[in-house]
Amino acid sequence: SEVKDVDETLPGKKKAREMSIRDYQQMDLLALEYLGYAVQIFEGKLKFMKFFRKHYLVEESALKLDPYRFTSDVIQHFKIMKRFVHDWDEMFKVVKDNQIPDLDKQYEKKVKKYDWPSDERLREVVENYLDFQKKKKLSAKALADQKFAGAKHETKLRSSDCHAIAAHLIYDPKRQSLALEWLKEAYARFHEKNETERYKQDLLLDLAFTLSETGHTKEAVDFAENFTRTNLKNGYIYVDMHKYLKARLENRPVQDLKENTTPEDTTLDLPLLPDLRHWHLADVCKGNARLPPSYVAKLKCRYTINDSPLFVLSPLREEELYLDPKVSIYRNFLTDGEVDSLIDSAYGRMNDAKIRQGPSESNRSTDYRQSKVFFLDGRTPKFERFLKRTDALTGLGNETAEHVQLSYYDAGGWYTSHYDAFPNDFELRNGNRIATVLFYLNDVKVGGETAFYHLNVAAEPEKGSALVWFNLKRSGLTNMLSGHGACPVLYGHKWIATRWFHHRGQMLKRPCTLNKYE
Ligand SMILES: O=C(O)CCC(=O)C(=O)O
Ligand SMILES: [Fe+2]
Repeated sequence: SEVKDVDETLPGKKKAREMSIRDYQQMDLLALEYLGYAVQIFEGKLKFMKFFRKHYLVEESALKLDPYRFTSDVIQHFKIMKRFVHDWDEMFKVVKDNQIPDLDKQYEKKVKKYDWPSDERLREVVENYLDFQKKKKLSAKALADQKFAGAKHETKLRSSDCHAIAAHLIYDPKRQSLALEWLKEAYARFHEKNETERYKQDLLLDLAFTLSETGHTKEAVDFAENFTRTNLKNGYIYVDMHKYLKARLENRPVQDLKENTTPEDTTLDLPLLPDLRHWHLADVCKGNARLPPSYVAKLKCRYTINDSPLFVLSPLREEELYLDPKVSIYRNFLTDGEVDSLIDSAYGRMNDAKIRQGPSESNRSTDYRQSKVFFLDGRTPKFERFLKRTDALTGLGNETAEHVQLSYYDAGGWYTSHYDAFPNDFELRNGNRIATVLFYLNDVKVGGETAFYHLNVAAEPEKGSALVWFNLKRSGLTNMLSGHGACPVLYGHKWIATRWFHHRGQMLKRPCTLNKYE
């Protein structure tokens, strides 16, 4: 349909990524299935190896009791020759061949349609997780042990899980003590028998480094010393580390360590800088950027009938979030019944959109990812009251308004910084998107705010509320301060409905001006 085509030209409407958490879950299940078969195959091999070893050990120990038998017995002679010509050969093949090509091929075929997540994707999710930790004021231990109110999942974090979180923080000077908290959690789980040796060395290295960076130099040196002594295999790394830490402790320049180390040993990979395009949006989401109290003091909360007979009996409760551009939230605008029927009418159809792709289509090409969207043709009696009230809310004419769009976000879902107004408005028959009405259809447990990154305003989702703002100035030009995005959902899900009003036909409702600054 026309609306959908236009929608795809909207900057930022292209989803930041196309794989959803459900795809990853599917990939995880496939990998687990693969592992299950691999375990069966390797167990078969192991059984053969154990049998082989035991069988010939028994023979050899029998021969030990009777040393002359071997040299005098033609049967023994045959057995050992056969063993060399056939059995050992077979046994070595089994031990050395770790390939499972048939299974690999099957697995690769199934997993082909998915994208393997990047480091950058993990970084993003770790940031969400840490934001969740901060907002819920949880210790790393409580999170790692899944011991907090509302925790649903029984599995605790492994040592390397905690380490992976810390790894994102180690080189960030402002967050090294948080890194240390997570590294200590990783170390507390260090002796569990479910991590590789290689991993453990990385953990110890990071722990010593971070202890030193956070001023626990003495502890760090003890740590490195202790570790150097017990790990000769990869000791050279830790010897260097130890030297480095000692140099720091003694306030010596670290350079003199460089002479006797090879560069490979000491190179520490610096993480990529966060994506600059979204950094301020992220700050608003995290509550690091806020409106000054002097501005908040100017904002009002009022009951209003908005010049509409529809609201005479039940006035609207308007809370101003910003004055110019005007951003307001109206609490309890929708009834529970309206919310339910909006979600109900979208629910099945959103799933349809996914299935309709057909078996030959790659899942990747779908647009219904980060958040799933769907335009609702709401012209049914069921939505009449809802639509009328929505139109009256903005005071704008609805002739050129788009159908209501339903969006759904999983935990981790977000929407990149963008403008609702199109950049190429001359192509739009109905004019640009003058105003947006956004309904929150559920309470999001943590996160999921709509953040205006130029305004330092973040509207929190609350079931039944309507958020209203103008994207255009009176001149019809895009108000560059209307840029916004959806903060990641940190816990829970998020349902919203959006209605966009267009510029054409609003001459009487919102007189225009030739002054492009108005
Ligand atoms: O999900 C939100 O809070 C914002 C959604 C949005 O900006 C949009 O759909 O254009
Ligand atoms: Fe938007």
